[in-house]
Amino acid sequence: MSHAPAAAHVHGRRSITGILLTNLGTPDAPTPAALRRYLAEFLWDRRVVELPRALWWLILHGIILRTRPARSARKYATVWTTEGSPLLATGQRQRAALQDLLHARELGSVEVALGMRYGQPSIATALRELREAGCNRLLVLPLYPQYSAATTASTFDAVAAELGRWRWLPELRFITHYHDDPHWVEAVAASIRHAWQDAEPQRLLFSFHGLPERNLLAGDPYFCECHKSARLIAERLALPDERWAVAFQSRFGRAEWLKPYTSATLQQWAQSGVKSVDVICPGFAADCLETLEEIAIENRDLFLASGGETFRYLPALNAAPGHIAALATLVERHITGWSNPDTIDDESLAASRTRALALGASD
Ligand SMILES: C=CC1=C(C)c2cc3[nH]c(cc4nc(cc5[nH]c(cc1n2)c(C)c5CCC(=O)O)C(CCC(=O)O)=C4C)c(C)c3C=C
Ligand SMILES: [Fe+2]
Ligand SMILES: [Fe+2]
Repeated sequence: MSHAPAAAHVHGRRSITGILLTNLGTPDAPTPAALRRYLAEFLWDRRVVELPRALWWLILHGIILRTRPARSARKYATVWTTEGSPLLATGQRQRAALQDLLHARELGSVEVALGMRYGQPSIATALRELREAGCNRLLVLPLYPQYSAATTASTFDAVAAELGRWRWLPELRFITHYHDDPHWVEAVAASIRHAWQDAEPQRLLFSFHGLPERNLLAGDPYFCECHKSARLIAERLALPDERWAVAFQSRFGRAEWLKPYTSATLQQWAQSGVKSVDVICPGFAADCLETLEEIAIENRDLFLASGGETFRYLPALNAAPGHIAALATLVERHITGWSNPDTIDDESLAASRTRALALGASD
């Protein structure tokens, strides 16, 4: 009687892939004390402020941390929710939704954790969570569509600092950007189309978080990636060049930052007779202080006070299904085709260890 060859008996346990979603992080509470802790950690990162340490320490501790915590706390209070900081609450929803969708797509054992670069839950905490879950593969996905050293590379530093303490490293992949990923571009374009079912504004402003101009001159691709994202989104909407522009918000300190500034652009538009604008911030995967307060409150007030009549802030993609689907597709591309096998054969590894010890390896 003929029969098909038996499938080889597979030893060991299945590989488990950990997905580390990260974002910037947020204070624990909208209070001066919590802001002081958060800003002290954030602003001491040499990827964020590239000044000589001794000089910067004096400015940071002598001036900035004496005044900014109270002022920032008042701003955070205007956007704080019953679930806490919007950035963190949305991050938790994004984590859960991505976990569910990856499971539904049957990509094997996948665990998604959320780690924040500053504050809690930290990147170290999230990585340990994935280690506890038995992950032997790790994909890091910083939720920054456009690469910058201040954000993406800083996230890498934090991952490396934690993994630097581990004996047994997972196989590792790190997504550096997705500013031109077609699924992500379409998700942003679709959110604009959706808003425009009701009414189309005269102008659309793509507002991105700023960066010191000298970072661009030093070779940081962030500025170029922001412009490319905006152009690709405008192309999908078939939006003529006169109807959209790119600008940069959230300036910090006295140096020149990337231009044009969002506030100056909106003011100029209003003064030149533009009555209605929509502002979208495609660099922010989740709404946060910089969108909900700076854009949707401060810049709205500025535009209306300068003669504008209709101002709409189009929300970040947050945990919207189109966003999660785009992220899942991005993740899927990265977690198929690992170089280590699909099963971890602890039994076989232990047998080799026993044999080596018997031969006197530890004498
Ligand atoms: C001091 C320099 C700063 C650089 C450089 C910078 C780059 C940068 N930031 C983001 C994204 C976010 N920044 C957020 C808040 C925030 N950013 C800075 C300073 C710099 N950012 C400060 C001091 C703060 C805190 C608020 C304040 O006191 O003004 C946030 C929001 C966090 C939240 O809790 O809601 C995000 C997100 C990017 C993408 C970026 C470079 C490209
Ligand atoms: Fe076996
Ligand atoms: Fe920032």
